Amino acid sequence: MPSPLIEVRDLDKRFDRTLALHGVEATIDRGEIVVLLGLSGSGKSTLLRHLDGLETPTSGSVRVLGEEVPRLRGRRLRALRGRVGFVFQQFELVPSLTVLENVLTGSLARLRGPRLGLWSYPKRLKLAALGHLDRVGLLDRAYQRADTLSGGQQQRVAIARALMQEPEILLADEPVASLDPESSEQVMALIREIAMDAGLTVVCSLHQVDLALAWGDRIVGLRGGRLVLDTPTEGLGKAEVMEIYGRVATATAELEAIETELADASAEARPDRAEPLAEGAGR
Ligand SMILES: Nc1ncnc2c1ncn2[C@@H]1O[C@H](COP(=O)(O)OP(=O)(O)OP(=O)(O)O)[C@@H](O)[C@H]1O
Repeated sequence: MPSPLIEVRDLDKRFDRTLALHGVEATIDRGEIVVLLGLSGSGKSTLLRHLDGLETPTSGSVRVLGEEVPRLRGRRLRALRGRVGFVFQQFELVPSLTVLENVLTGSLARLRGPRLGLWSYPKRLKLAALGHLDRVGLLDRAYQRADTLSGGQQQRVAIARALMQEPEILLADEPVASLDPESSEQVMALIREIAMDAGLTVVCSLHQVDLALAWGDRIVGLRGGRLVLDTPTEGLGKAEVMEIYGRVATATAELEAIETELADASAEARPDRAEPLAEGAGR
């Protein structure tokens, strides 16, 4: 049996006094479209960032494409990142550059030295970039400045930029959080179409249950840094997700309350070794 593309085992991440992820376990196979569903502060971004080596676990294991990510440094880390595209909520385009140049920056990891201006990229990459722009429906905008596009169009440019890497995995961190409902649907539809065509594996964080059900194969639910739901979307209804999510979340809240009580009791008994737990607290 082929090993999973992504394997997270007993992952904990602590930022000072905040336990952002706790005991997270997830296995994702090639070609799956997984939605990380959770409220603000539930740990979605932190989990995604571990998959690309942007965060280091406090404990636990993160294997992506056969590599133990936290152990990678330098060239090997860059090589892994070259195989993993990342799309962000705020698009992260260079506003003053043309759409085409923004897309071309997706190939920088594979080129030596800095590039300035369209002329500095090889013709084959320019053709590839135009092809990706065509794929996301923006070929006619190639020579326009990025900041003249709408939010939905900018996110499509960001997707085309990620495709320049020819990634095997696409990570998307709340890619539609800044978009209106219609653009959100378009962007999610595009991500799904591209993933299906190219056999891409997608891990996409969202907080809207409707979008998760419509565009994901599977929902992984996070709450307070814990995994509280992991289920295929097929045959699932919104009410059912809310019911499962709510029920597990309530059970988790009870467990957390007991743990906090125990921690407080042990802190009182041994004040010198007390270490309060501030799960889900602000940054
Ligand atoms: N660099 C950091 N330093 C300190 N705390 C952090 C840091 N990054 C995240 N956190 C905390 O970890 C918890 C999880 O944050 P995270 O951004 O992963 O949640 P999220 O589900 O992606 O939220 P959102 O949807 O608002 O982006 C939050 O309590 C957050 O404040």
